[in-house]
Amino acid sequence: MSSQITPETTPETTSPASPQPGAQATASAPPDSRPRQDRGAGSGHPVLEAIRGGLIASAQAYPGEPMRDPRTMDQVAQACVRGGAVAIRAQGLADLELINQHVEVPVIGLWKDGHEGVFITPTLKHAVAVAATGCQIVALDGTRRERPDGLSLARTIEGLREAFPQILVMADCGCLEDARCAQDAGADLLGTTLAGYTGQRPATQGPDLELVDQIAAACQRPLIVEGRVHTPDQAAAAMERGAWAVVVGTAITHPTTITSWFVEAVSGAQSAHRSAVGG
Ligand SMILES: CC(=O)N[C@H](C=O)[C@@H](O)[C@H](O)[C@H](O)COP(=O)(O)O
Repeated sequence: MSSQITPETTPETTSPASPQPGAQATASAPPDSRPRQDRGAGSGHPVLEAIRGGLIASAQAYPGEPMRDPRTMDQVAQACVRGGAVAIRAQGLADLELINQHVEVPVIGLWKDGHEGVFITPTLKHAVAVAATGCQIVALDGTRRERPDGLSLARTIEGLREAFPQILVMADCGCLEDARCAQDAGADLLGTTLAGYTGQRPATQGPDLELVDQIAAACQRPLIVEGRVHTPDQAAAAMERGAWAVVVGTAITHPTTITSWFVEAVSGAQSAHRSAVGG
């Protein structure tokens, strides 16, 4: 199976930041020698506990696609929650505002702006705008690349928490060193989202389980495995290797790509049959 990732530009206006009530995030347990699955246990953060061990559905449509409509993504998100998703990951302020009104589970919000370099919630301004839609978790580029506003990841996280003291931050990483640095910068969750998209790691068929092993062994923040998880077996493998939760996007919420997988299989099988019968 091949994945179809279409980076995008989302020309949306930012919303004013307004601090949310609640306690400061206390995301993780200190480093220790317990098995990875036990780390973070007892952190007591309700959002982290709510997503622990679960499947997170990522509902995103790309520019120009038929489903690129906040109402559609909202409906897809609600359908995923009915299926048992413990959280929704979604992008764009309009989508997030709707989804946050209609789902009871935590929402991981991001804002894709551009399609090259740092484009997942690339600046502090983007991060504050995403948080202002009501998301519990803001996902942002967690690589070591320079950010468009020149701020470090640590300063970005700090600035976001000044506006939203209770917000959790998911760092979308591309390799182990990204994850280590993101942890040091104060990220609450580490994601493998950008593995295979930054030149640091190969684009594996399926999730980058080698990277999962590396981060699980070296880092102490909850690890979210994301990127090219296309089958339930792959999602289970990620959990068995120490993931806190698994994000699935394309294989659940992108019918164009899913259809293409089946089309390819059917067409290949038809060719094989024809060859076998000499047709
Ligand atoms: C690299 C990038 O831009 N990833 C984006 C991050 O939000 C989305 O386009 C992906 O769909 C998401 O990561 C889930 O991954 P997959 O669709 O492979 O299950």
